[in-house]
Amino acid sequence: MSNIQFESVQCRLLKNISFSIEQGESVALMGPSGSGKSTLLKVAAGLLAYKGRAQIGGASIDKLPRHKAGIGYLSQDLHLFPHLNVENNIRLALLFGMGRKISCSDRIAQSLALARATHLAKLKPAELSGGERQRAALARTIARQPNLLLLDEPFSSLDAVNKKDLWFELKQLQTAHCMTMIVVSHDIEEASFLADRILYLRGGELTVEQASRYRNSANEIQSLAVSQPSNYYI
Ligand SMILES: Nc1ncnc2c1ncn2[C@@H]1O[C@H](COP(=O)(O)OP(=O)(O)OP(=O)(O)O)[C@@H](O)[C@H]1O
Repeated sequence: MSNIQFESVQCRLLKNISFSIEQGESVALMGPSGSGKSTLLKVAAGLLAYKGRAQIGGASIDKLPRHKAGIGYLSQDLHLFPHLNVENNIRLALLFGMGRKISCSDRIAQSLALARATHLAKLKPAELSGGERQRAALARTIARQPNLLLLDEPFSSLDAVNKKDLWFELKQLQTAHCMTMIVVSHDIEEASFLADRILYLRGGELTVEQASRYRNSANEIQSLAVSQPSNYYI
């Protein structure tokens, strides 16, 4: 996948939003409640009609179903099927995304491990806590190994310890697979940890852009994660 470009995007309150993201780059969207962060993510996920253009590597994706463009989206609502256990939620997503029967057991196991959710595999969503549901849904999203990962406040229900562990896992996954990522967050520490660049929205407009504190500093991130007590499970 090449760079991703949004040009003059208008949707609901969003006014002429333009920005581009390089392949493998991670961008955080921040801004006050109601500023349009989730709306912008839904536009990127192809869930809302919009004016303007979205392109990957110069080719329009405006009319392309986003799973065919290698885009994975995790909404705040999670959308886990209540009658399926976690493993089968992931299996279903893989079968739908790949459009054919694939051997998905390895992928399921790997994504569950990355999201620290292996022990949840046989449980149904109603049997999980809010944070466990987030981890299950994250596992389902990364199982499809998307090229562009869109995450809307993915760790909001997690306690500080589990949250920091998952930041580290996600950052490792994203850099190892050169995955492009847009993450909505209200937490400057999370945004700085996960993203190379932070875009601020206010009233549907992009107002400020700043380099993340840890941009291009994998070593610093690693030492930060290692120094956190979060690496020890409680
Ligand atoms: N389905 C909808 N139809 C019309 N307007 C909507 C709809 N969903 C959200 N909005 C409005 O769009 C605006 C932006 O909402 P959005 O969810 O993008 O904000 P946000 O920055 O993600 O907020 P938060 O940080 O609280 O999640 C809000 O004023 C909201 O009321």
